[in-house]
Amino acid sequence: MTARPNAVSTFPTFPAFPSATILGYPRIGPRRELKRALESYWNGRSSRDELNSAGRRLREATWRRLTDLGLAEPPSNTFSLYDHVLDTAFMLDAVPARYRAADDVYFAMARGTDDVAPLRMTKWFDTNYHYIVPEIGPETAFRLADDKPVREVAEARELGVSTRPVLLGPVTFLLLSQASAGSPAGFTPLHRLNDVLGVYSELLRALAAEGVDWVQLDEPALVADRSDEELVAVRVAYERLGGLDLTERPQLFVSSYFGELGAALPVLADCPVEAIGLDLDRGRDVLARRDLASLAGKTVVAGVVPGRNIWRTHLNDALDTLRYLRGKAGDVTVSTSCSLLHVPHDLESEDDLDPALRKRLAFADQKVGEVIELARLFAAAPDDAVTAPPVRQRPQASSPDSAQPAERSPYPVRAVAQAEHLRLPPLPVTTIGSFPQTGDVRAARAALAAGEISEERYEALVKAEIERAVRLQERLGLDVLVHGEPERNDMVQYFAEHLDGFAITRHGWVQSYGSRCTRPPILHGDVDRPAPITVGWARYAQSLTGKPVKGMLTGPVTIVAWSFVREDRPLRAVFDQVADAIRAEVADLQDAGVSIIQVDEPALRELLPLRRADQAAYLSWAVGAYRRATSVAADRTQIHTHLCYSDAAEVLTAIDALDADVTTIESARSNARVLDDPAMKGFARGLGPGVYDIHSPRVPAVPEITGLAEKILRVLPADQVWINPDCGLKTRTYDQVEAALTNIVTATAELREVSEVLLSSSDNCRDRSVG
Ligand code: MET
Ligand SMILES: [Zn+2]
Repeated sequence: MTARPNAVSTFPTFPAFPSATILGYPRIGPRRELKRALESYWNGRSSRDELNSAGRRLREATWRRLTDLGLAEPPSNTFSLYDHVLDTAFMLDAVPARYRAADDVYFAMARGTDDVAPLRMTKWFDTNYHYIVPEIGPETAFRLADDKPVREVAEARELGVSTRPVLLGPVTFLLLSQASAGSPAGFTPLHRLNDVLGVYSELLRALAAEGVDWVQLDEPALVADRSDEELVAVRVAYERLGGLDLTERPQLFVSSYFGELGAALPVLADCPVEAIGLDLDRGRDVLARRDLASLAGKTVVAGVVPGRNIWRTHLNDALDTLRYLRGKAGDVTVSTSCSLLHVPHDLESEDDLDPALRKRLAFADQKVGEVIELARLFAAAPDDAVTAPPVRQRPQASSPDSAQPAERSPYPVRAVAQAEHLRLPPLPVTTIGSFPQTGDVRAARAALAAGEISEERYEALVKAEIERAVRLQERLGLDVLVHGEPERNDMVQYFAEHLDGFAITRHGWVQSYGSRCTRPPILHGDVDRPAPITVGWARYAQSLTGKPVKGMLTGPVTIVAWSFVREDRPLRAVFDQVADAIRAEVADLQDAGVSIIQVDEPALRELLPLRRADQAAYLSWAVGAYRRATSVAADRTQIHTHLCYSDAAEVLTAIDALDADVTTIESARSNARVLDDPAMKGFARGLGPGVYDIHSPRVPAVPEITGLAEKILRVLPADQVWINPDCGLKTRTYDQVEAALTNIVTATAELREVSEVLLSSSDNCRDRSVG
């Protein structure tokens, strides 16, 4: 190991790190300009050149805005046309062969073409941002195929702005990649570290030649549990990159975020990198570490302004943290805890928010103001040292836990009550909730908001949509119907709009993936349900048919996960408040005669802590909230839940603990891979693994559906199996939906015939087990 003296102290002529910075900035544009530009290019309404110009304008606007706000040396290369992990793969030429012939290779990887499916997409750590998963194999020929980071530096310089380019760190890049199909057993992308480091070295040289002082290497993967082998990779990477002569490379700032560095801290501290970034919001435990002093030779970029929420920073707490760190590190500068990618652009555009709430908020631009203000305050009182790790004012200890309501009867008892009450055929066919959202409904909603149509007119239009969906399901012969959710703009926002304690923003968009953005509601106060929300629509839908229509609610965990949540109460207490509001809705639906109620939890896994040690506690609160919301259901009321976006197998124990009578999960999209997990066999309640991938316009043919269903029937007893799509049908057209559901019903009829024997025998089993 070639321990190298710290560059900053040895070569004091190298420029110091700016006293205030941010790790990244939203890229979608204050009015979602990037979304419009992308969609126009994808629809063939504009050229790639026009798209590139739109990107350039957005970058220019960002650098000008940040400079105007007073931020010196803002970051560059935080912009992306789709995703920064994809950019990195593209830059390294990690392009699987099947995409090389595409007209636009970059977007072929992101979105697929007529001939090839896109690369897989998955969640970026515990955020609601999704990245494209690179495929790396022994055959991947890495080279510096694109110099986007260098170009952006030059582009900013032309505007008179010098920037700090941000790169995805090589270790995190490889840890987030998957082995390409056909890689030998035991191969992992990390085995290619040395080759990747060769390209990073070349890139660092190019950046140095461009006059870059500092480069930021993002390594968020280091805050999750890491094996010894992975920690060795960290050491190898930063020994090698840091080992380049300082005339050949910029100074290195390795930023960690979304948690605490754990075992990676001493490794990084020992490497010849000049600055290390700490997340002092979620990774605050680092302050209590004895080995904090190992950072003495480095610049610590202190992430004291939280980048994941929209609350104003408590400046005194942050200052105490900075002052405490000063005694431990070579130099301390002020930063956000992570990129501001996860918050909306600017609070100034929100005219409608209650002024009292507004005062508590800070969006990206306000957070930039906070880092600058903190740097000023910090510089103004340099000798005011804090000697003990400061304790942040934490949420009040929760008011004594409100009692957990009584549980439902055991599942076997409920199953019998429900079978008698519902009298469903074997392999019941259902859907997940939403039907195609037509342009008409969206237009009507906009018109209602603008005061152009009356409430009555809007209600009539929504009812017509409900009737259309119900009639179609009846005609096609589905067994459990849905009302189609035409009244909902979004499954979380709709509830937030009808509950007390939430505020909705006008422009608070946050990128979810590519051109997709969400506008998370702000959960700022005590949550309460002033009046029933869904009961009127449910009653109307049920009045149209003799078949059961499912009541459709969003679960407490998903509502919390997809909102910005108050931090002045413990998360657990917030979960319970939301759960109580949903519980009231479940009770009212049941009283209105609804016999099946679905409480969706697609985001169950979203907030799962990155470190295993913290996961059990979270899951127990999440599960507790779900059960609190649903346990008001009588035995004969069938509770469904639905999950998507993540391998259900990963959280199977938690799903099981939700104790829903029926769980529908995404499965067709991954060719029912979820069923390969041995744990699936032990699943003891109703399960509907999707047989129709709703993410694509493709209509699955009958044999394809029977094939998937047969796979399901090999894993689970037939009397537990439901037949349904992967997720809601909102983004599909009525033509596609009609064709797909027709095939699903036909396939199910075939299966019912062949599995008759199976069914009668498993019925017997169940009867026996209930006694
Ligand atoms: C992201 S899960 C969506 C569930 C919802 N009930 C729907 O069908 O749209
Ligand atoms: Zn779903």
